[in-house]
Amino acid sequence: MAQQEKLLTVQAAAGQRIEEVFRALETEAKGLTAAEASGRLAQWGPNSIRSHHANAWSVLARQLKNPILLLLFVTAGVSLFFGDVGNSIVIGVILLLSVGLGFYNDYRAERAAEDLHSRVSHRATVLRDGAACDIDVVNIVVGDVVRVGLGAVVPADLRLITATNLQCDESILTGESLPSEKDPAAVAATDLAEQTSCLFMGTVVQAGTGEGVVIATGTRTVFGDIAVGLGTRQPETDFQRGLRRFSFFLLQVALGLTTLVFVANLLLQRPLLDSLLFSLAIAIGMTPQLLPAVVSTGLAAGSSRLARKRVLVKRLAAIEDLGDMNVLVTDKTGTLTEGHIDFVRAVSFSVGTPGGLSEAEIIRLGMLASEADYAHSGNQQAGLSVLDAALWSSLDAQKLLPLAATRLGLIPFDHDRRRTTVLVRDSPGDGVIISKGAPEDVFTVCTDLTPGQRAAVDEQFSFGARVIAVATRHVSPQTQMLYPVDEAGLTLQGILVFHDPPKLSAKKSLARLAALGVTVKIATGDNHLVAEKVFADLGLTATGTLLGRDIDALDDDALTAAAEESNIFARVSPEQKARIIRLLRKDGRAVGFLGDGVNDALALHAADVGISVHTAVDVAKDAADVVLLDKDLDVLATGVNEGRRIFANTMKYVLMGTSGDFGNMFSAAIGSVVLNFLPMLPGQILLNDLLYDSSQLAIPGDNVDPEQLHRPSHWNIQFIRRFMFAFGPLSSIFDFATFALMLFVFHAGESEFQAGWFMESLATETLIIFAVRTRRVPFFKSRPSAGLTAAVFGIVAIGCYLPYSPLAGVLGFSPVPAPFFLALVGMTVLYLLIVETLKKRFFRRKIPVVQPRHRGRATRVARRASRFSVGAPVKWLEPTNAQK
Ligand SMILES: Nc1ncnc2c1ncn2[C@@H]1O[C@H](COP(=O)(O)OP(=O)(O)OP(=O)(O)O)[C@@H](O)[C@H]1O
Ligand SMILES: [Mg+2]
Repeated sequence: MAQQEKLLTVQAAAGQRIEEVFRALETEAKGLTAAEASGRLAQWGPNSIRSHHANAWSVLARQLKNPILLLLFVTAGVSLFFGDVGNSIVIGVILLLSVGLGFYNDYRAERAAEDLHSRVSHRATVLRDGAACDIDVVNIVVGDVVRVGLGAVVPADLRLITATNLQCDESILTGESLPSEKDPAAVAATDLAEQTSCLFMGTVVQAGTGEGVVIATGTRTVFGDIAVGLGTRQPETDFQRGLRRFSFFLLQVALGLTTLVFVANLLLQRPLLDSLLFSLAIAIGMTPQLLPAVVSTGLAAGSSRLARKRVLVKRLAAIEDLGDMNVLVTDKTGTLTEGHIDFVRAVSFSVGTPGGLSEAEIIRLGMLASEADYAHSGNQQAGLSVLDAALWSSLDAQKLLPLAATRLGLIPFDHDRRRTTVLVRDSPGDGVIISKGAPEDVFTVCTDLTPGQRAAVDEQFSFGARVIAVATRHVSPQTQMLYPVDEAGLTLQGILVFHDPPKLSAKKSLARLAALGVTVKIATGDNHLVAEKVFADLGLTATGTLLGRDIDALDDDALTAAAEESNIFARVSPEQKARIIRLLRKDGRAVGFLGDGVNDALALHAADVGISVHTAVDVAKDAADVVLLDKDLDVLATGVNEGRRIFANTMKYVLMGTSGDFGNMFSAAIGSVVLNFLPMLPGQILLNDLLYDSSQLAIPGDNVDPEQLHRPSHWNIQFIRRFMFAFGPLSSIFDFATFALMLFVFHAGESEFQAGWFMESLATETLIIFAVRTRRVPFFKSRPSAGLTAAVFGIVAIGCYLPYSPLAGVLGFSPVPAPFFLALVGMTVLYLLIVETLKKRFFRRKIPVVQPRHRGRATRVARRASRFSVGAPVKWLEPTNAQK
């Protein structure tokens, strides 16, 4: 996207009065018209900083970026004119096929990522034609008026018009973890952190609400600039980085070796071009071409498998994060409980005393202390919170309708105060303040609480009930307004008891997660006794409870220690949930958070992998990386499983490549020096490599042994290096034995030798997958997938057929006689048996401890940036007045 001139810099906008900003942007407080907005979108382009368009040309360019490959192409071209025409054509054709194979694989993965992205949309509320509507964030234009609330990601750079208690977490831009207070008043400041009258794209609303006018979109925003600076491709995951370093290591070894081979061949006075072709072919054979794409191919296959299991991932890398997860913090309602909340009964603390309230009167007070429309039945009211909806739709409540009362003032529920307070005129000449909410939080505004009342509440909690306290205070009939200071001196009148039974089906899923090595913790806004009861009902042991009111007093170190130990966090506010998650992520733990409420959005952003559900509120779904179509821990366990499966399969690819393939190329190099002919022709080496690569395409679909899924998957380079040094040399020893057998026992000629070794090396390097894919006894104790079995045996069959095929002549093979062939089969079987024995010993040694994960700033920026992504070419203009 062309860097267009900014209409207004953030700094200028921050310092101007809002009217001046409107004038400069040619907009007004009620936003743009739909027509004007689409005009601006066409002119300025979408609000995006990424493109998830799969570009075939760039994928192709990536295949050709390998310098050895290019050198080989050139050498083959030269040899076409000066050397062996047939040979160079064979080389050229096989090289093209290899490139095609790599391209096919890579492009398919990119297409899968594109599909994934185009199914996900992130939305924001803007004013169009004067009305609030939800649009895709990429369609936001300069001059739009945007509304934001708790947990929302700011969708563009904004100059505030109004703000209520607004705070933003700007750590993604400034690194500052404390939220910054926002206010529409103009400020002259050069420093971003001080430009309090502006909100920045990519930051997260930590508290309050606000409305602002868009001053910059896409790459013209502060965040866009940073994100583009960090590169537009997804940053590598730890695993990919590990793979890349490892490939680079192999490449260095290959280059060193090929140079030696080349020099040695020249010293042996072999023809220059032939030696060069041979050395380059060896280098190609040693470097794992499919490696860069193998992770994305695996992830792409995984994402569609997960979609079938009703798990949607928004970014491919999120699957890997799922597999990494070793701590899951979850909310309670709907995950560990059924999520159907029923009103059970009311308890009056004054019943029976003179002038005391009846249970029905407690229910009535509870109904009054809400945002509901008093005249209507509960079933006809949209937007009631679950608890209010349960109360209003209960039979007891229906009898009391309609409520003849007028609400004069309201302090709505929020997750920090955890209560709703109203000022009501109930009968003429009477005024009453009613507070309704979490008992602990209602108690703080009450006087004259008795120990009996507290005990009654705790008793209900310990049954696992949801309890809401109701308190009142009469005020003079003249009182017309309600202020927060009025929430004091109330009298506790009674409690409302609700029931939400534990979800017994969660037991099985919890056991599954435990088997996967995932520790489950609960973070709830509810009381700790309730959480403990649910835990006990589901057969979990509480290892410690941490209460919201104690958390703020703890410093980070103390809280980290407490959070590690406890598995119940009760009465926690949204910020506290997020803080706990952030602290738990230290020490390399990968923390997942599952939640579906507005109060969960901050924690979803803070987690390594935010998980939400299809039915969640928009901000929660928007904040999540993974969306479950059913709120069910079982599908989540499936997701974790899938993430680890992909890792395990990628590992097989690496182990296969480091054992047989590398060893074979090493032997070929040595062979060329000690033999008086080439052990394989360059074209044959490339063909061998192509067949080998093709056999690996089936690995992502392979079965994985359960024990490989028991713990989070981590890249461990030492392990691979050790594996390579154990199995690589073994392969070479066998190759040399095969050489000796063919030369001294069978007195093979050049092309016979080449055909023989071609078959043997292909068989050993591909069949070894059956040994390295499992720690168990292959086939008997661990069955490979049908696809892999077919692919590997198919490739071996093709390899054995080639010397007898019409192509044999072109490829420089001549058929080997039967006894010779049998000896090769024998050698192969013996080799595999020894690998199997060595494997047992290898795996008996303890595998080194996992390395701590590392997710740097680039990863966080990319994750945030992925929501501002378009699939080019840009072809849509939103249907505009999609009124909410
Ligand atoms: N509409 C309401 N009016 C008054 N109090 C409420 C209302 N809704 C919730 N509460 C109180 O606030 C507490 C916290 O609610 P909140 O929705 O934050 O819990 P949560 O963290 O989402 O819980 P869970 O983990 O069960 O999903 C509730 O336990 C209840 O006591
Ligand atoms: Mg909730």
